[in-house]
Amino acid sequence: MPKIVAIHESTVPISSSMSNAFISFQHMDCSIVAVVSDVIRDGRPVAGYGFNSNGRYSVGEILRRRIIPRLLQASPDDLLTDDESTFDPVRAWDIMMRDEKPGGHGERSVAVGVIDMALFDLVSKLAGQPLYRWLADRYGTDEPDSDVFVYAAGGYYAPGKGRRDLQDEIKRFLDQGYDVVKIKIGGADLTEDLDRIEAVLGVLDGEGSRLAVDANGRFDLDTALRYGEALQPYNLFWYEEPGDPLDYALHATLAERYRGPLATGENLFSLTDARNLLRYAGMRPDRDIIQIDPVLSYGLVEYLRILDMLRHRGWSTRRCIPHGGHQFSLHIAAALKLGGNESYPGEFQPTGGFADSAVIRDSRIGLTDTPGIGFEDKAELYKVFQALHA
Ligand SMILES: O=C([O-])CC(=O)C(=O)O
Ligand SMILES: [Mg+2]
Repeated sequence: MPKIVAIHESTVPISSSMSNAFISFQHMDCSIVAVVSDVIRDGRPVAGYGFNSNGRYSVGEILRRRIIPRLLQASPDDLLTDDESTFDPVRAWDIMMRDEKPGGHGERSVAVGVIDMALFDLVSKLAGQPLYRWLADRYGTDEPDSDVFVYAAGGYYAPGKGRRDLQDEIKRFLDQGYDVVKIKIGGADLTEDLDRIEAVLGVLDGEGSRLAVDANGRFDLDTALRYGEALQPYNLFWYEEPGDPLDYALHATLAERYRGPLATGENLFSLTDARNLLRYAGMRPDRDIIQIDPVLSYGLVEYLRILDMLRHRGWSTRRCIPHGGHQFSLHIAAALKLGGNESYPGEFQPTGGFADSAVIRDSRIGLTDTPGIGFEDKAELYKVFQALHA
Protein backbone atom coordinates (compact mmCIF):
# COMPACT_ATOMS: atom_id res chain seq x y z
CA MET A 1 0.00 0.00 0.00
CA PRO A 2 1.81 3.16 -1.19
CA LYS A 3 1.93 6.29 0.96
CA ILE A 4 2.70 9.93 0.37
CA VAL A 5 5.60 10.78 2.66
CA ALA A 6 6.23 14.43 1.78
CA ILE A 7 4.99 17.26 -0.41
CA HIS A 8 7.55 19.95 -1.22
CA GLU A 9 6.59 23.26 -2.80
CA SER A 10 8.45 26.28 -4.04
CA THR A 11 8.13 29.21 -6.44
CA VAL A 12 10.09 29.76 -9.65
CA PRO A 13 10.15 32.82 -11.92
CA ILE A 14 8.78 32.38 -15.46
CA SER A 15 9.09 36.08 -16.19
CA SER A 16 9.56 37.79 -19.53
CA SER A 17 9.64 41.33 -20.86
CA MET A 18 6.54 40.90 -23.04
CA SER A 19 2.98 42.13 -22.52
CA ASN A 20 -0.48 41.24 -23.74
CA ALA A 21 -3.37 43.73 -23.87
CA PHE A 22 -3.90 43.35 -20.13
CA ILE A 23 -0.72 42.42 -18.27
CA SER A 24 3.05 42.48 -18.43
CA PHE A 25 4.81 39.20 -17.63
CA GLN A 26 7.68 40.99 -15.91
CA HIS A 27 6.83 39.55 -12.47
CA MET A 28 5.22 36.27 -13.55
CA ASP A 29 6.12 33.26 -11.45
CA CYS A 30 4.59 29.87 -10.69
CA SER A 31 4.37 27.26 -7.98
CA ILE A 32 6.14 23.94 -8.34
CA VAL A 33 5.57 20.85 -6.21
CA ALA A 34 6.99 17.39 -5.66
CA VAL A 35 4.65 14.79 -4.18
CA VAL A 36 6.97 12.12 -2.81
CA SER A 37 5.82 8.53 -2.26
CA ASP A 38 7.38 5.76 -0.18
CA VAL A 39 7.80 3.59 -3.28
CA ILE A 40 11.51 3.19 -4.03
CA ARG A 41 12.70 2.61 -7.59
CA ASP A 42 16.35 2.70 -8.65
CA GLY A 43 17.26 3.66 -5.10
CA ARG A 44 15.09 6.80 -5.08
CA PRO A 45 11.54 7.47 -3.90
CA VAL A 46 9.10 7.85 -6.80
CA ALA A 47 7.78 11.42 -6.87
CA GLY A 48 5.19 13.21 -8.99
CA TYR A 49 5.82 16.78 -10.11
CA GLY A 50 3.49 19.68 -10.84
CA PHE A 51 3.44 23.39 -11.61
CA ASN A 52 0.88 25.98 -12.65
CA SER A 53 0.49 27.43 -16.12
CA ASN A 54 1.48 30.99 -16.91
CA GLY A 55 -1.01 33.77 -16.40
CA ARG A 56 -1.72 33.13 -12.72
CA TYR A 57 0.93 33.68 -10.09
CA SER A 58 2.38 31.19 -7.61
CA VAL A 59 -0.02 29.99 -4.92
CA GLY A 60 2.37 28.99 -2.13
CA GLU A 61 0.26 30.38 0.69
CA ILE A 62 -2.82 28.34 -0.28
CA LEU A 63 -0.72 25.24 -0.86
CA ARG A 64 1.11 25.55 2.47
CA ARG A 65 -1.82 26.54 4.65
CA ARG A 66 -4.69 24.49 3.22
CA ILE A 67 -4.13 22.08 0.37
CA ILE A 68 -0.91 20.29 1.40
CA PRO A 69 -1.81 19.89 5.12
CA ARG A 70 -5.16 18.33 4.19
CA LEU A 71 -3.43 15.70 2.08
CA LEU A 72 -0.70 14.98 4.63
CA GLN A 73 -3.19 14.78 7.51
CA ALA A 74 -5.58 12.47 5.66
CA SER A 75 -5.60 8.82 6.58
CA PRO A 76 -3.25 7.26 3.96
CA ASP A 77 -5.86 4.78 2.71
CA ASP A 78 -8.32 7.62 2.00
CA LEU A 79 -5.99 8.63 -0.85
CA LEU A 80 -5.96 5.20 -2.47
CA THR A 81 -8.01 3.39 -5.09
CA ASP A 82 -10.48 0.70 -3.91
CA ASP A 83 -7.92 -2.07 -4.33
CA GLU A 84 -5.35 0.10 -2.50
CA SER A 85 -2.77 -0.52 -5.21
CA THR A 86 -2.14 3.14 -6.03
CA PHE A 87 -3.23 6.72 -5.37
CA ASP A 88 -6.60 7.96 -6.57
CA PRO A 89 -6.43 11.57 -7.82
CA VAL A 90 -10.23 11.89 -7.54
CA ARG A 91 -10.23 10.96 -3.83
CA ALA A 92 -7.27 13.24 -3.27
CA TRP A 93 -9.26 16.02 -4.94
CA ASP A 94 -12.14 15.62 -2.48
CA ILE A 95 -9.69 15.85 0.41
CA MET A 96 -7.97 18.94 -1.01
CA MET A 97 -11.38 20.62 -1.35
CA ARG A 98 -12.62 19.75 2.14
CA ASP A 99 -14.18 22.79 3.90
CA GLU A 100 -14.00 24.92 0.74
CA LYS A 101 -17.23 26.69 -0.21
CA PRO A 102 -18.42 26.57 -3.82
CA GLY A 103 -17.88 29.47 -6.22
CA GLY A 104 -15.21 32.18 -6.10
CA HIS A 105 -12.65 30.18 -8.05
CA GLY A 106 -9.27 31.63 -8.89
CA GLU A 107 -6.11 31.14 -6.90
CA ARG A 108 -7.57 28.12 -5.06
CA SER A 109 -8.32 26.30 -8.33
CA VAL A 110 -4.70 26.92 -9.35
CA ALA A 111 -3.34 25.44 -6.10
CA VAL A 112 -5.45 22.30 -6.47
CA GLY A 113 -4.38 22.06 -10.12
CA VAL A 114 -0.68 22.08 -9.24
CA ILE A 115 -1.04 19.11 -6.88
CA ASP A 116 -3.42 17.34 -9.26
CA MET A 117 -0.74 17.47 -11.99
CA ALA A 118 1.79 15.94 -9.59
CA LEU A 119 -0.62 13.17 -8.59
CA PHE A 120 -1.30 12.22 -12.21
CA ASP A 121 2.45 12.25 -12.86
CA LEU A 122 2.91 9.99 -9.83
CA VAL A 123 0.19 7.44 -10.59
CA SER A 124 1.21 7.03 -14.22
CA LYS A 125 4.88 6.71 -13.19
CA LEU A 126 3.96 4.06 -10.63
CA ALA A 127 2.05 2.23 -13.38
CA GLY A 128 5.12 2.48 -15.64
CA GLN A 129 3.10 4.21 -18.36
CA PRO A 130 3.32 7.59 -20.08
CA LEU A 131 0.38 9.64 -18.84
CA TYR A 132 -1.35 9.72 -22.23
CA ARG A 133 -1.47 5.91 -22.29
CA TRP A 134 -2.55 5.69 -18.64
CA LEU A 135 -5.35 8.18 -19.31
CA ALA A 136 -6.50 6.59 -22.54
CA ASP A 137 -6.76 3.22 -20.78
CA ARG A 138 -9.00 4.67 -18.08
CA TYR A 139 -10.87 7.57 -19.62
CA GLY A 140 -10.33 7.37 -23.37
CA THR A 141 -12.77 5.98 -25.86
CA ASP A 142 -10.15 4.78 -28.29
CA GLU A 143 -6.43 4.57 -28.95
CA PRO A 144 -4.79 7.88 -28.00
CA ASP A 145 -3.77 10.22 -30.82
CA SER A 146 -0.15 9.59 -31.80
CA ASP A 147 0.49 13.28 -32.32
CA VAL A 148 -1.25 16.52 -31.45
CA PHE A 149 -1.92 19.77 -33.29
CA VAL A 150 0.03 22.66 -31.77
CA TYR A 151 0.04 26.32 -32.72
CA ALA A 152 2.67 28.89 -31.84
CA ALA A 153 1.39 31.62 -29.52
CA GLY A 154 3.45 34.79 -29.58
CA GLY A 155 3.16 38.16 -31.23
CA TYR A 156 3.22 39.89 -27.85
CA TYR A 157 3.83 43.57 -27.37
CA ALA A 158 7.32 44.51 -26.16
CA PRO A 159 9.17 47.81 -25.88
CA GLY A 160 10.72 48.76 -29.22
CA LYS A 161 9.25 45.74 -31.02
CA GLY A 162 8.39 46.79 -34.57
CA ARG A 163 6.71 45.32 -37.63
CA ARG A 164 9.90 43.67 -38.85
CA ASP A 165 10.58 42.11 -35.43
CA LEU A 166 7.07 40.69 -35.42
CA GLN A 167 7.55 39.21 -38.87
CA ASP A 168 10.91 37.72 -37.87
CA GLU A 169 9.29 36.14 -34.83
CA ILE A 170 6.57 34.56 -36.96
CA LYS A 171 9.14 33.33 -39.49
CA ARG A 172 11.00 31.63 -36.65
CA PHE A 173 7.79 29.84 -35.67
CA LEU A 174 7.32 28.65 -39.25
CA ASP A 175 10.95 27.47 -39.38
CA GLN A 176 10.32 25.50 -36.19
CA GLY A 177 7.51 23.57 -37.88
CA TYR A 178 4.39 25.51 -36.89
CA ASP A 179 1.81 26.28 -39.58
CA VAL A 180 -0.61 28.19 -37.36
CA VAL A 181 0.38 31.14 -35.17
CA LYS A 182 -1.29 33.54 -32.77
CA ILE A 183 -0.61 37.19 -32.03
CA LYS A 184 -1.93 39.65 -29.50
CA ILE A 185 -4.37 42.41 -30.25
CA GLY A 186 -5.93 45.09 -28.06
CA GLY A 187 -2.65 46.43 -26.69
CA ALA A 188 -2.61 49.01 -29.47
CA ASP A 189 -5.39 50.81 -31.36
CA LEU A 190 -7.32 49.11 -34.15
CA THR A 191 -5.30 50.79 -36.93
CA GLU A 192 -2.01 49.60 -35.48
CA ASP A 193 -3.33 46.12 -34.74
CA LEU A 194 -4.58 45.79 -38.31
CA ASP A 195 -1.14 46.83 -39.50
CA ARG A 196 0.40 44.12 -37.29
CA ILE A 197 -2.06 41.57 -38.69
CA GLU A 198 -1.19 42.61 -42.27
CA ALA A 199 2.50 42.31 -41.43
CA VAL A 200 2.04 38.76 -40.15
CA LEU A 201 -0.14 37.78 -43.11
CA GLY A 202 2.77 38.94 -45.25
CA VAL A 203 4.77 35.95 -43.98
CA LEU A 204 1.79 33.55 -43.97
CA ASP A 205 1.19 33.75 -47.73
CA GLY A 206 -1.82 35.92 -46.93
CA GLU A 207 -3.65 33.00 -45.32
CA GLY A 208 -5.79 34.35 -42.49
CA SER A 209 -6.88 30.81 -41.69
CA ARG A 210 -3.39 30.27 -40.21
CA LEU A 211 -3.54 33.27 -37.87
CA ALA A 212 -5.37 33.56 -34.54
CA VAL A 213 -5.63 36.82 -32.58
CA ASP A 214 -6.02 37.23 -28.82
CA ALA A 215 -7.42 40.32 -27.08
CA ASN A 216 -6.94 38.90 -23.56
CA GLY A 217 -10.32 40.14 -22.38
CA ARG A 218 -9.53 43.79 -23.02
CA PHE A 219 -12.55 45.00 -25.01
CA ASP A 220 -15.90 46.42 -24.04
CA LEU A 221 -18.80 45.41 -26.26
CA ASP A 222 -18.44 48.28 -28.76
CA THR A 223 -14.74 47.68 -29.21
CA ALA A 224 -15.21 43.90 -29.49
CA LEU A 225 -17.78 44.49 -32.24
CA ARG A 226 -15.65 47.08 -34.01
CA TYR A 227 -12.66 44.72 -34.05
CA GLY A 228 -14.97 41.87 -35.10
CA GLU A 229 -16.15 43.80 -38.11
CA ALA A 230 -12.61 44.68 -39.10
CA LEU A 231 -11.32 41.13 -38.57
CA GLN A 232 -14.16 39.38 -40.41
CA PRO A 233 -12.71 39.67 -43.94
CA TYR A 234 -9.46 37.98 -42.91
CA ASN A 235 -11.22 34.67 -42.09
CA LEU A 236 -8.91 34.17 -39.14
CA PHE A 237 -8.21 30.87 -37.37
CA TRP A 238 -9.94 32.42 -34.33
CA TYR A 239 -10.65 35.65 -32.45
CA GLU A 240 -9.84 35.02 -28.78
CA GLU A 241 -11.11 36.38 -25.47
CA PRO A 242 -12.64 39.56 -26.87
CA GLY A 243 -14.14 40.76 -23.57
CA ASP A 244 -14.04 40.08 -19.88
CA PRO A 245 -14.00 36.28 -19.49
CA LEU A 246 -17.11 36.34 -17.29
CA ASP A 247 -19.12 38.70 -19.51
CA TYR A 248 -21.13 36.01 -21.28
CA ALA A 249 -23.65 38.50 -22.66
CA LEU A 250 -20.90 40.42 -24.46
CA HIS A 251 -19.67 37.20 -25.96
CA ALA A 252 -23.16 36.13 -27.02
CA THR A 253 -23.79 39.46 -28.75
CA LEU A 254 -20.49 39.26 -30.59
CA ALA A 255 -21.22 35.64 -31.61
CA GLU A 256 -24.43 36.82 -33.29
CA ARG A 257 -22.44 39.21 -35.49
CA TYR A 258 -18.98 37.69 -35.90
CA ARG A 259 -19.21 34.69 -38.18
CA GLY A 260 -15.70 33.26 -37.73
CA PRO A 261 -14.54 31.05 -34.83
CA LEU A 262 -14.33 32.62 -31.37
CA ALA A 263 -12.10 31.10 -28.69
CA THR A 264 -12.28 31.62 -24.96
CA GLY A 265 -12.12 29.95 -21.55
CA GLU A 266 -8.54 30.31 -20.31
CA ASN A 267 -9.80 32.38 -17.38
CA LEU A 268 -12.70 30.13 -16.45
CA PHE A 269 -11.70 27.84 -13.63
CA SER A 270 -14.52 25.45 -12.85
CA LEU A 271 -17.15 23.10 -14.22
CA THR A 272 -19.87 25.60 -13.31
CA ASP A 273 -18.14 28.45 -15.12
CA ALA A 274 -17.69 26.23 -18.17
CA ARG A 275 -21.35 25.21 -18.11
CA ASN A 276 -22.41 28.83 -17.86
CA LEU A 277 -20.20 29.64 -20.84
CA LEU A 278 -22.14 27.12 -22.92
CA ARG A 279 -25.47 28.22 -21.51
CA TYR A 280 -25.12 31.96 -21.88
CA ALA A 281 -22.21 33.00 -24.10
CA GLY A 282 -23.61 32.02 -27.49
CA MET A 283 -20.86 29.46 -28.06
CA ARG A 284 -21.31 27.62 -31.36
CA PRO A 285 -20.38 23.90 -31.30
CA ASP A 286 -19.63 23.83 -35.04
CA ARG A 287 -16.81 26.41 -34.90
CA ASP A 288 -15.89 27.88 -31.52
CA ILE A 289 -12.98 26.78 -29.34
CA ILE A 290 -12.89 26.17 -25.60
CA GLN A 291 -9.53 26.96 -24.05
CA ILE A 292 -10.04 25.98 -20.41
CA ASP A 293 -6.65 25.15 -18.93
CA PRO A 294 -6.71 21.91 -16.91
CA VAL A 295 -4.05 23.15 -14.49
CA LEU A 296 -5.59 26.52 -13.67
CA SER A 297 -9.07 25.06 -13.23
CA TYR A 298 -8.78 22.53 -10.37
CA GLY A 299 -6.73 20.06 -12.36
CA LEU A 300 -7.53 17.15 -14.60
CA VAL A 301 -10.10 15.73 -12.16
CA GLU A 302 -12.28 18.79 -12.79
CA TYR A 303 -11.34 18.93 -16.48
CA LEU A 304 -12.68 15.37 -16.92
CA ARG A 305 -15.99 16.60 -15.47
CA ILE A 306 -15.92 19.53 -17.90
CA LEU A 307 -15.36 17.19 -20.86
CA ASP A 308 -18.30 15.06 -19.72
CA MET A 309 -20.50 18.11 -19.50
CA LEU A 310 -19.42 19.17 -23.02
CA ARG A 311 -20.26 15.75 -24.43
CA HIS A 312 -23.69 15.82 -22.81
CA ARG A 313 -24.30 19.14 -24.49
CA GLY A 314 -23.34 17.74 -27.87
CA TRP A 315 -19.87 19.23 -28.07
CA SER A 316 -16.93 17.29 -29.49
CA THR A 317 -13.74 17.20 -27.39
CA ARG A 318 -12.02 18.29 -30.61
CA ARG A 319 -13.34 21.79 -29.95
CA CYS A 320 -11.07 22.02 -26.88
CA ILE A 321 -7.58 23.44 -27.30
CA PRO A 322 -6.28 24.23 -23.80
CA HIS A 323 -4.37 27.35 -22.86
CA GLY A 324 -0.97 26.80 -21.30
CA GLY A 325 1.55 25.19 -23.65
CA HIS A 326 3.04 22.45 -21.49
CA GLN A 327 3.55 18.69 -21.33
CA PHE A 328 0.59 17.95 -19.04
CA SER A 329 -2.01 19.31 -21.48
CA LEU A 330 -0.23 17.58 -24.33
CA HIS A 331 -0.84 14.17 -22.72
CA ILE A 332 -4.45 15.12 -22.02
CA ALA A 333 -4.95 16.26 -25.61
CA ALA A 334 -3.55 13.00 -27.03
CA ALA A 335 -5.44 10.70 -24.65
CA LEU A 336 -8.81 12.43 -24.66
CA LYS A 337 -8.74 13.49 -28.29
CA LEU A 338 -8.81 17.22 -27.90
CA GLY A 339 -8.40 19.53 -30.87
CA GLY A 340 -4.82 20.39 -29.97
CA ASN A 341 -2.64 22.26 -27.54
CA GLU A 342 -1.03 25.66 -27.24
CA SER A 343 2.72 26.26 -27.51
CA TYR A 344 4.81 29.33 -26.64
CA PRO A 345 8.13 28.57 -28.31
CA GLY A 346 10.95 29.55 -25.95
CA GLU A 347 8.77 31.37 -23.41
CA PHE A 348 7.77 30.71 -19.81
CA GLN A 349 10.84 28.59 -19.09
CA PRO A 350 11.61 26.32 -17.34
CA THR A 351 8.03 25.01 -17.08
CA GLY A 352 6.65 25.85 -20.53
CA GLY A 353 7.07 23.71 -23.63
CA PHE A 354 7.66 20.06 -24.36
CA ALA A 355 10.39 17.39 -24.32
CA ASP A 356 13.82 18.65 -25.37
CA SER A 357 13.82 16.11 -28.20
CA ALA A 358 10.35 17.08 -29.47
CA VAL A 359 10.09 17.91 -33.16
CA ILE A 360 7.19 19.85 -34.63
CA ARG A 361 6.21 19.04 -38.17
CA ASP A 362 3.18 20.45 -40.01
CA SER A 363 2.09 21.96 -36.66
CA ARG A 364 1.92 18.54 -35.01
CA ILE A 365 3.99 17.16 -32.16
CA GLY A 366 4.50 13.63 -30.82
CA LEU A 367 4.95 12.47 -27.23
CA THR A 368 7.69 10.42 -25.59
CA ASP A 369 7.11 7.09 -23.88
CA THR A 370 8.74 8.11 -20.61
CA PRO A 371 6.52 7.03 -17.71
CA GLY A 372 4.46 9.86 -16.19
CA ILE A 373 4.33 13.31 -17.76
CA GLY A 374 7.94 12.97 -18.91
CA PHE A 375 9.55 15.89 -17.11
CA GLU A 376 12.68 13.75 -17.17
CA ASP A 377 12.82 14.57 -20.91
CA LYS A 378 13.02 18.31 -20.22
CA ALA A 379 16.45 18.70 -18.63
CA GLU A 380 16.23 22.21 -17.17
CA LEU A 381 12.81 21.61 -15.66
CA TYR A 382 13.80 18.22 -14.28
CA LYS A 383 16.77 19.82 -12.51
CA VAL A 384 14.41 22.28 -10.82
CA PHE A 385 12.12 19.48 -9.65
CA GLN A 386 14.98 17.36 -8.38
CA ALA A 387 16.36 20.27 -6.38
CA LEU A 388 12.97 20.48 -4.68
CA HIS A 389 13.41 17.15 -2.93
CA ALA A 390 17.18 16.68 -2.99
O1 LIG B 1 -0.91 36.30 -22.79
C1 LIG B 1 -1.42 35.43 -22.08
O2 LIG B 1 -1.88 35.65 -20.96
C2 LIG B 1 -1.50 34.05 -22.59
C3 LIG B 1 -2.73 33.86 -23.37
O3 LIG B 1 -3.65 34.64 -23.38
C4 LIG B 1 -2.85 32.67 -24.19
O4 LIG B 1 -1.97 31.82 -24.13
O5 LIG B 1 -3.83 32.56 -24.90
MG1 LIG C 1 -5.31 33.89 -24.51
